[in-house]
Amino acid sequence: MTADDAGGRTALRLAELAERRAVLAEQSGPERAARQHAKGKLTARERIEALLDPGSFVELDALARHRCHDFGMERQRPYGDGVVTGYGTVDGRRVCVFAQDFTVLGGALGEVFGEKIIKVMDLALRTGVPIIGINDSGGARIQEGVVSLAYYAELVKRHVAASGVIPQISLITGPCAGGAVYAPAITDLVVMVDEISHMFVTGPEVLRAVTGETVDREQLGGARRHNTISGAAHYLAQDEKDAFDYVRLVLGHLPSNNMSEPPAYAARAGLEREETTEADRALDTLIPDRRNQPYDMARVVHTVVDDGELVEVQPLFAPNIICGFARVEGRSVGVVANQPLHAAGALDIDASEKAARFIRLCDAFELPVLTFVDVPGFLTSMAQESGGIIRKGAKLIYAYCEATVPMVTVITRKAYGGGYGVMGSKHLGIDINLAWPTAEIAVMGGEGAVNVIHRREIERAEDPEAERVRLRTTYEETLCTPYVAAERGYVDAVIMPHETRARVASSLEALREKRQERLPRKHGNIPL
Ligand SMILES: CCCC(=O)SCCNC(=O)CCNC(=O)[C@H](O)C(C)(C)COP(=O)(O)OP(=O)(O)OC[C@H]1O[C@@H](n2cnc3c(N)ncnc32)[C@H](O)[C@@H]1OP(=O)(O)O
Repeated sequence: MTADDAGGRTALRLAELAERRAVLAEQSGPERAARQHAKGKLTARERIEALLDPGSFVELDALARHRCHDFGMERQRPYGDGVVTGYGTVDGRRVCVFAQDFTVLGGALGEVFGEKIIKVMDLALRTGVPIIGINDSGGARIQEGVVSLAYYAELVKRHVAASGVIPQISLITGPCAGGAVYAPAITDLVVMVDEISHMFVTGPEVLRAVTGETVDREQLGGARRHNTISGAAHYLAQDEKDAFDYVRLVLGHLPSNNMSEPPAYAARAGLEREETTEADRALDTLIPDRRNQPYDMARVVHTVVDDGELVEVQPLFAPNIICGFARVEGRSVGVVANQPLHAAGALDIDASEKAARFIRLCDAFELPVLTFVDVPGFLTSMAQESGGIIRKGAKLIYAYCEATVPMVTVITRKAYGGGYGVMGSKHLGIDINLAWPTAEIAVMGGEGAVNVIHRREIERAEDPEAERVRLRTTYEETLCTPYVAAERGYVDAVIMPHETRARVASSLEALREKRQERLPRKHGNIPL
């Protein structure tokens, strides 16, 4: 063989790679991309481009192809096998990503497709970076049978192994049906896009055949339903761009893994901690004189956190509790707050589960938990009792008790009964508990209390109504205050509302080096 021969061969080999790359670039074709665009959807590659920093994406396994020879599949072996995987950066921080490509074999998962996702997930886990999965798929690749099913199981096993080690975020940007729904369901956050995302265990046709119920895809498993009713999703994006913006915001609050820290920023320039702003001062008049009059707890949250910015998680689900990421003097925290504007801020099944899962997310990734309390107690109803408020409410208690991150609680108004104990009380292990002078920390409100403890006196009184009012006033003045709890150290300080921002910031600063170890065990047994 001559040197020229060798050179020719090299040139041919380079040309072959260029040709394979050209086939890869063409195979989805403008026609298939147009079909995707017509549905209001981007293609897998467009999605990755839109999500990651420009030019940062490095693709892996672009030339992988399936090995299936059944049902004519040997004549159809597209490069990449219907999923684009690789790594890149978001705001300069490394992430791994996979995007199912509906334009190739319907984005259906077969052996090679599964291998590619597992490989990039393993890379994310080994290198300690978040994994972002973009789901748009017909589900298990029918032609590959049980092998496809096996890879779904392999996938969920990876998601469980990665849970609490690296952030895992799922975007649903098309269909996600059958057992395929459980992979995103295990991840930390699920983002769905209005009118183009669907998740269901069985589709409308199967449902109709089995139960006779007639519903469409949107009603059964649309983005709005999962964001408002089922709680399977954490954010309802208006379009794909909105979904990517949300993912970037959330990632900005999370560390790359459970051993690192989230990005920290300088405290807001031009605002001294001890300075009292107009917004701080407005908190002094926020609590209405009438006990049962609602007010917007979001105003408290926005006043305390940097720039009033809260990235809410599940804003449309269980709105009686607010959960979200924010920063206090440049450092990320998780905020949990009763919202008196909805169901008087009472705890119900959905609110308990929403907050419990969020607190566990914060604890896993070392984000301090900042709780604002105005809770009249657990919601009373037959539906709640038989729906499992005991078991599901217990999740919230468990989450607070289990958490070892810095925790600060502020009671603004009611902290009644079981709600007091559950909502970040001192007794669960919260580090610093603050209360406003308007706090009412008691077993129950005056109206209910006098009916229980003074029923007979009221019945015997000459003027029962006047007696009821007298006894209620005495009860409220004696027990519906923060001072009984303060005397016992159940709250560390009673503060003026306008002092809240400064006290929260100094509390979190004091707790920054908190270290709390638990006794070794395999794992606890949270009431799931
Ligand atoms: C543990 C996991 C278990 C599971 O995943 S069980 C669920 C199995 N999957 C399903 O039952 C869904 C089957 N697919 C569908 O119902 C529909 O394709 C779907 C997802 C609603 C989308 O409908 P359309 O938007 O109208 O698109 P389409 O039907 O024309 O499909 C586009 C191309 O994708 C193909 N495709 C979709 N789902 C597939 C699958 N599971 N296995 C293999 N190929 C699949 C479909 O044949 C079509 O191919 P082509 O473009 O005509 O060559």
